[in-house]
Amino acid sequence: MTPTPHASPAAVSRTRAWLVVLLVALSGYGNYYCYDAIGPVADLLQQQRGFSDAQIGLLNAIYSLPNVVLVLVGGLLVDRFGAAFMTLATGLVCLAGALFTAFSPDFTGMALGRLLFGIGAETMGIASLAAVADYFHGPGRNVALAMGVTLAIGRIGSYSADMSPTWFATAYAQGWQPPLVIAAVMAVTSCVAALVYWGIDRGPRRAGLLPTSRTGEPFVWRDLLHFGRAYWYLLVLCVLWYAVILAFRSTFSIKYFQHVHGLDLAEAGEMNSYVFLAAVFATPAFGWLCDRRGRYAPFLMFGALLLPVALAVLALTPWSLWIATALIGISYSLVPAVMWPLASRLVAPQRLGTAIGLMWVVQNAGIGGANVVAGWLNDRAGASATNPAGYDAMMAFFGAASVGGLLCAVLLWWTAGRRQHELRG
Ligand SMILES: N[C@@H](Cc1c[nH]cn1)C(=O)NCC(=O)O
Repeated sequence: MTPTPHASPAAVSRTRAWLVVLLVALSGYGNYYCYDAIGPVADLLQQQRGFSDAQIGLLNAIYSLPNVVLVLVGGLLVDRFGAAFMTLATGLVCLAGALFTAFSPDFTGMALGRLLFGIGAETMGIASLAAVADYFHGPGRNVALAMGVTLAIGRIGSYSADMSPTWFATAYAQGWQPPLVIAAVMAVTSCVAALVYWGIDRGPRRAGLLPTSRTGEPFVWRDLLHFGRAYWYLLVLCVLWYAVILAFRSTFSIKYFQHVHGLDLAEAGEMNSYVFLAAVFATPAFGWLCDRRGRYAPFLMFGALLLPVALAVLALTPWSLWIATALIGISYSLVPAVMWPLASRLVAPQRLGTAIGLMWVVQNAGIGGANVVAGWLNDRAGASATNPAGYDAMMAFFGAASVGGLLCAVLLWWTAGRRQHELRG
């Protein structure tokens, strides 16, 4: 690892560092709220604007599509122009996207809005992690706790969007548009937080206390391949773990709980939401634990192990759904709490944006691919409430991918994550 000469976040006061976390997390709150704002208005969009299921699906799919390429560019820009500038710039792109989505007269305009929002939002996610790494890298700086808090406040944004029909019932009673205007207001909040962060970051950055960006250095494509072996294990784990957890939890789990385990829609949705709610509290707690013990890879390995175990419990045993839900909840909290701090330890600070960008390019492709493959397997086997065995192929596919992820976590631990590696760094 080659830290910037003179960069020493330890010289930045803890209060300022935690203020940065708070501001970055607030911008993440707005970002995740807007991301999840389509689900609650889906029914209203169908009733009032006549959108089909495919159109509703496209409003979310179009978020990921450009990021199969563009989030890498975003990561490079974060390294080049710095996390603070890029959080603000992407916040403004997200706001433009949210406004387009809320005020467009037709579907095409809304889809363009979601496209713009996706382009800004994923790069903002990278800028947020890079911002926290800037202020917390180095021994005893609690990087995992700080990243855990940032992710947790983002998860509250998603939870708030899910709860918005209850919290903003009057807006929902007026139709599809007011809830999307509220989402745009959340995007304004993101921009204000990003602006304040940009303002307070200028002092320590100019004083050389933070890693400097790489402005002026020419971009060399070959640089992309020059990460160590442990980074590549982390990348494959990231792709497989997020592909399984998001394709299962965000797309198919509710339907699976209904058809295979006999829950009604409300019960299935509630069961699924506990995973999410648990992550709000458990992600920072696990981050704190990792920082305190100074160990990351063993926790990552344990989190990666719980996913195939949970899937096996769901698919192969008659045990209570609570057991699998708790196991998925722990995995969903533990893996992100460790993965991003570990990434910040495995690569040089000035290349963190590029490193995460590359991970998220493949991750976006993996999430999209896993959704398509799982849907195809279910259709092919005729999975339904009357044919619950039709879900077996999907569960086997998710199980195999999650075992692949576990294998990468073991290799990562073996290569760079044992006691003598981690306590040294
Ligand atoms: N690239 C994002 C994808 C994501 C996951 N959940 C919502 N969006 C990512 O990996 N973010 C880190 C995270 O754990 O939220």
